[in-house]
Amino acid sequence: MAKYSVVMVRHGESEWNLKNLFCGWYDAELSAKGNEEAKSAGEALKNAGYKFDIAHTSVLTRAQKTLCHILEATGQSDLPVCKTWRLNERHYGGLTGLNKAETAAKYGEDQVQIWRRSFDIPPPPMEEDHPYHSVIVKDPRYKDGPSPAEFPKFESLKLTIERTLPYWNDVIVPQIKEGKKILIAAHGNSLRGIVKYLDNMSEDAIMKLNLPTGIPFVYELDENLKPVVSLKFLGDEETVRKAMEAVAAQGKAK
Ligand SMILES: O=C(O)[C@@H](COP(=O)(O)O)OP(=O)(O)O
Repeated sequence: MAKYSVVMVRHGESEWNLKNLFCGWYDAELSAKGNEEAKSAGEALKNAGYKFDIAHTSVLTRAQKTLCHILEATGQSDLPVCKTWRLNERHYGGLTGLNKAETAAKYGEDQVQIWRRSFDIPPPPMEEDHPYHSVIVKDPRYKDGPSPAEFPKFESLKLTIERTLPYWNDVIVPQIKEGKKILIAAHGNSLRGIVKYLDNMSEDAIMKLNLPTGIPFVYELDENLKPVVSLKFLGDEETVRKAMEAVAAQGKAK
């Protein structure tokens, strides 16, 4: 029997998704299409009758703006919103800013697939001379964390899960157990980490999951927070399938 439900959504298409660039902790804006996707996500939630008590998002603009569009559509612009770097996208290290298709042409599609989807093989580190190093490391949004010692130079999915799950367990789970209706607007890989954990997916199974931009999905959980319903998208099956395939194809050489 489902006792709780949680809604999650990957942000709408960003400018860097549109250009097919590895983005990670770079603070890309939503594209025009991404803004529309976020508004449609809000409409879908409104039409399905969803109302929330608390929302959680990353410290990155693309996730926050997606959340704003959704809350506007559901008539909840004044909802309490918690922002944390722990829901940020995985840090793409030295790949940040590179084109995914060009990287596949240079290093091979198999290598790019390993960098994008392997569980514990991280991308190369972001060194201090990387063009986006200082804009990320010196960004005042990180003044409350992560500390210099824990500030990532790169993250595998495993490392992403290690910093996302404490937030899930220590902040979100107690709110769910209080009966709060939770919405999480985050990123492809921070959400893949939560999905892997909730569904106890193998490292192989999670490799194959590509989350589409701007399509909310629902988890219904029993009293022990075990999924009764997993990854139920608020979108028609064909649209969701095509959107997932398009994300997977971003790592192909042209
Ligand atoms: O960092 C990025 O490039 C994408 C995910 O990329 P892939 O792992 O799908 O290549 O993150 P998001 O757009 O969800 O913030």
